[in-house]
Amino acid sequence: MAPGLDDGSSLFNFVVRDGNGVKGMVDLGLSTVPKPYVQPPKERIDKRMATRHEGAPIDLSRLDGPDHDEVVKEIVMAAETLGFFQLVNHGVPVDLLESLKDAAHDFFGQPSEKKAVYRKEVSPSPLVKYGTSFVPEKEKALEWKDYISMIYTNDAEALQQWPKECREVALEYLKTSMTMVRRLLEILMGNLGVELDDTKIDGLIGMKMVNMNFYPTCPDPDLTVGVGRHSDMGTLTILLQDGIGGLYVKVAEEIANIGKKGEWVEIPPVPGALVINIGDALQILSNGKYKSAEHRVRTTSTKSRVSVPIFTSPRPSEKIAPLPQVVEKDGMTYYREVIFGDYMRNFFGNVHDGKKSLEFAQI
Ligand SMILES: O=C(O)CCC(=O)C(=O)O
Ligand SMILES: [Fe+2]
Repeated sequence: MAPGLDDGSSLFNFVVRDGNGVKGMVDLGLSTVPKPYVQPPKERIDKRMATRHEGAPIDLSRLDGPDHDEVVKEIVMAAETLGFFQLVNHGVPVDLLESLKDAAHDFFGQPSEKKAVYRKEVSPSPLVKYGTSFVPEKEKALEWKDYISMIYTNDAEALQQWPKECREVALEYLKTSMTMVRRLLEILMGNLGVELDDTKIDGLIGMKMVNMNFYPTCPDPDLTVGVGRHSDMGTLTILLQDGIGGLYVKVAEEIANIGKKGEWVEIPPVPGALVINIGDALQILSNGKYKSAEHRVRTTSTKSRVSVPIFTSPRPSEKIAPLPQVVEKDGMTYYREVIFGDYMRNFFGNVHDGKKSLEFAQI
């Protein structure tokens, strides 16, 4: 361990308070995992216990041909079971995906002082936040991850306030993804008997945020997690992962050809693909028909990994509840109405703990 960081509190100050991040710690030279990062055995990720999701990614361009209905079925089925699927021919240029991964490496490759200006306590913009782990002040064991979050309000503010190392590509990614997001929502909502118009779309994804995650190399991936078990809070998450791998999803109920209840399956990197997952808000709106997926990320000892999620969700002022069309069919409602801002506060105020976040809206 680097001199001066051998007790937990100076390490915490160095990584979290001073904004050096996990990357700053790893750059000092580590041969073992510092104690604050050692996960309890039940949270560690045993690679040998997981299977790989071998199914072919869904080809979104087939929506425009004779296979339209088949593709719709595949998307609905994935949303109802694993809550995760991969898309190719999604309309986001593949060279943009490459530039995004480069931009993530560029941003995190900067000296700590350059990144630390975006720590939430000092950030020059309310839209931008750099941090590490999820809720470090409350976590028993920290997550091996640094991140930058960029909230979208409009193009001009994004181009002014997001960090210059990544603002252009991140904005282009967000904008070129939206046609795909709209089509996915049309399919998923259409299947529930809900026709979408602009107002309804805005209610579902009025808030958008692009994150860049950086997972530095770890001396012992068996002891740590990149991200602990959690579901995403919003409607749909669009995720770009690089070629390293390590993203795992939990099978909630047995799914033929995918896995048994309780098993973890790896979502393998597919060149040019985007990963889509269902968030809590969509599970609530669909009265539980679509499943927000419990997922987590393993660390790696070979090369640092980056991922770039777009989180879409209702706006904080939005009230969300199971849609009347679904409740009528189901004959009952499994979730209460919540103000999404309250849901968010509860989500960000607690450590990652699987799908516990949904209990906030459970009846
Ligand atoms: O890095 C990944 O593959 C997933 C990250 C994730 O789950 C998140 O940022 O919510
Ligand atoms: Fe996630």
